[in-house]
Amino acid sequence: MHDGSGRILVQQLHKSFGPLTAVQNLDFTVEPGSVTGFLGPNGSGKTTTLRMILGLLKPTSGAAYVDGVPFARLHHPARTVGAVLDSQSFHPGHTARNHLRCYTAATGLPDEQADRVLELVGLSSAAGRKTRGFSLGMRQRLALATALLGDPRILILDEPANGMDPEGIAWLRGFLKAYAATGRTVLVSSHLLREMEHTVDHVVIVSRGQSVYNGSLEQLRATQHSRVLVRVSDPVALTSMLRGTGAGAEYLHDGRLAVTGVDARGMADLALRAGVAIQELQESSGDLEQLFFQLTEGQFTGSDQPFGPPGVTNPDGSAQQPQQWRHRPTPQQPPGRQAPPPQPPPQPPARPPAPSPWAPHGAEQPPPDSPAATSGPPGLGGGYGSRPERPEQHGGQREHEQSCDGDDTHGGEAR
Ligand SMILES: Nc1ncnc2c1ncn2[C@@H]1O[C@H](COP(=O)(O)OP(=O)(O)OP(=O)(O)O)[C@@H](O)[C@H]1O
Repeated sequence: MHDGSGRILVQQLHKSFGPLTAVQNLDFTVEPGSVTGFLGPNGSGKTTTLRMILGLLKPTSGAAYVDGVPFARLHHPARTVGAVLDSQSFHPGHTARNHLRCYTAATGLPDEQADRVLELVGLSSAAGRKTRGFSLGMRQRLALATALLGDPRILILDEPANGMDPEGIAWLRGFLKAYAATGRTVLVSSHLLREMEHTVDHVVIVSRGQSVYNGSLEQLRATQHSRVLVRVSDPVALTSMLRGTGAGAEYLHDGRLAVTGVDARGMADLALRAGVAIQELQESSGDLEQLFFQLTEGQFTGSDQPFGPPGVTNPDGSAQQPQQWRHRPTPQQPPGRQAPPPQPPPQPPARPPAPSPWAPHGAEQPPPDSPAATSGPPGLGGGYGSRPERPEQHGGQREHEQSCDGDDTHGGEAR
């Protein structure tokens, strides 16, 4: 039963491909009204998760719900979810407009909607150009336009900023924020936190298919601000004093101590009580990207701390594992970073969607989705449909795709 929430709910999702576990015990919720970043390094299971949410891949166990139901049970998937999983595969001989008209025809949307979404993504001037000449950034925009065709309540985008130049990324940031500000749901994946840090409000970070952080970006930042770097006359005396206070300390290679769980003033008090002189004290605002690397460290390297703080050592010069900033892979998330416990799909009373600046002209009473649309949202970029579970097939547009109104089958740019 649709709950009208616009929420995405992932519950204990697990996917194995033979011996390979791509996603395990994943729990998170994507709420409407904000942009949620789904972040993790290459191969961490992001696309696999998105495909399971979109009903393109059957979970080994667990479930995903969109608007209160599994994707396959959505009444109007094309109007509920717009998704981009592959932004690079378009029929090279189709113009942007015609690419979109294939989808409007398939989903029963008015043709004019093609031009409307091209305008939304800033591609109006390229509407009549064949996609073979499109840059990476233009392809990303066209894929997004495809996802927007049904004026969906929920947007799911896999690496939408890939290939975009800084101006394009800035535009995308504003676009996604504005979209979410209308009360819609936006889930966007990326392997770069830096790319997304000014776009997302909430983040789910995955490493090796497991969630290692689920919370607001603000909270994640706050953990960075709680570190005090201090150089003292007697580090051993200070660490003894710190024991039992709840603060954590690690030795840095330059002889300083990095202390968590205490601010600069508290640090000064503790040093005084320990009878040590402070030679240097600095509150570290940290680097969010560095924290991201630490949370997801080691996925593809044999090194013990490929992204960790450089050269953490004991005072005697021996190597030491960082105490506070190290992600320990466990089936669960680190303390304080837990996903909320799995909930059954919430069933609040259905409410009508808020009026939307994105609504297509004259589409206040949209016609029911065509049967073709029920196989999936229109907007998986280059191509979308209920595909059988097959490796390597992440949604490419078939080269022999039919032309929808023929404006791009003859003439125009040479192939
Ligand atoms: N259909 C498949 N058959 C076999 N293995 C697969 C399949 N799809 C994904 N995998 C494997 O599952 C793991 C997770 O892949 P996935 O594409 O979900 O990661 P990702 O986080 O999206 O990575 P990227 O950022 O590189 O796209 C990888 O090891 C990948 O090789």
